[in-house]
Amino acid sequence: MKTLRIATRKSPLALWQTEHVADELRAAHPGLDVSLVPMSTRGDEVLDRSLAAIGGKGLFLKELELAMLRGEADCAVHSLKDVPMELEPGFALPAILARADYADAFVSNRFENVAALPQGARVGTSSLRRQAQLRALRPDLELVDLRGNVNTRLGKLDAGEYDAIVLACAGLDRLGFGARIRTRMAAPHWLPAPAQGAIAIECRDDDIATRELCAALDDVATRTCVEAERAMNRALHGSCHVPVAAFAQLQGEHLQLEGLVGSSQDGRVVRAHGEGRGDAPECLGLQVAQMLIDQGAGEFIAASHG
Ligand SMILES: NCc1[nH]cc(CCC(=O)O)c1CC(=O)O
Repeated sequence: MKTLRIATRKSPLALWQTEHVADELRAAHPGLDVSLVPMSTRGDEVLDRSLAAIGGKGLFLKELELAMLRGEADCAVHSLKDVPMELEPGFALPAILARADYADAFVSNRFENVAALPQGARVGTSSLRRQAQLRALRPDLELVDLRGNVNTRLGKLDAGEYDAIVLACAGLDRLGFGARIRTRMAAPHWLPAPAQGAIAIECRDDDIATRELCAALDDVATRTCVEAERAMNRALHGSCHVPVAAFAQLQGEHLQLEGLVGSSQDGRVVRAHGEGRGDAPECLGLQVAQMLIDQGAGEFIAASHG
C-alpha cells in the first residue's frame, strides 16, 4: 500500500491527534503517503444535551466507521477514552500509542486547586466521573454542565461562567494550553477515565495491510495498562451513565490498578486497588471490578440505569 487515508473528527484536538499519528506513520514508513479525511460526527454536532442523553460515546465513532466501510478511509484516530468498551464487530485497534499525561487538570483564573475553592463555587465539567469525585471531596460545590471542545471550554471559563473547570491534561498539553493547568490531579487521590491520555487507531478487522502499517506505532506498556482499565470498566457495564474511573501502571512485569465507582446521586464513592501480572491485564481488571462490586458499587450502577 502506498497511501493511507485517516478519518478524523474536525475538532482542534482530534485534528492535532490525527496529524500526530500521520507524522509517526510517515516516520515509521518512509515513502508512505498519509492523508487526512476530516468528518463531523453526531457527538460533535449535538452540544445542547449530555452525551449520555444522545446515545453515548459511540457517537464519536459511527461516522468514521461508516467511512471505513464505504472505503473512503483506511483507518481512524480516536482518543481511546471515547472508544466504547465493546468495539463494533468487524473493527480492530491495531495501535495504541504511548500514553501522554493521564491526569485531569484543574483550570482556574483565580484558584489553585479544589481545596482552595470558596464555599459554593461554580465548577464546570461534563463528565459524571469528574462530578462524582468533586462531590465526594466538596459536597458544597455547584457543579455545572460544560460540553464542547477544549477551546470552547476554556472560552467559557474566561468569560466568567465558572470559578474553575476540570478537563484532561492531555488535551490541554496537545493544544498548547499546558500553562493554564493549575493542578494536575494525580492518582490515587483523583482518578482519570479508563484509557485517558491514550490515542488509538481503528481499522477494519480484515484490512491486514493497514493493521500491519499501524502496528508500528503500538506501545505495549500502554496497551497493557488500558486493557486492565477497560476490562474493569466493561465488567462494571461502564458507559457514560455510571461514574467509573481507573488507572493502571506497569513496572516491569508488575501491574497495578486503581478503580473507582461513584454514585451519580450523591457524594458516595467506592475505591479498590489490585495487583497482578502484566501478561494478564484483563484478569486484574475483572478482579478490581469484583472488589468494587463487593464494596457496593452495584447499587450505584443499578441506580444509574433506573
Ligand atoms: N471527552 C472528550 C475528550 N476525549 C479525550 C480528551 C482528552 C484527551 C485524552 O484523554 O486522550 C477529551 C477532552 C477532555 O476530557 O477534557
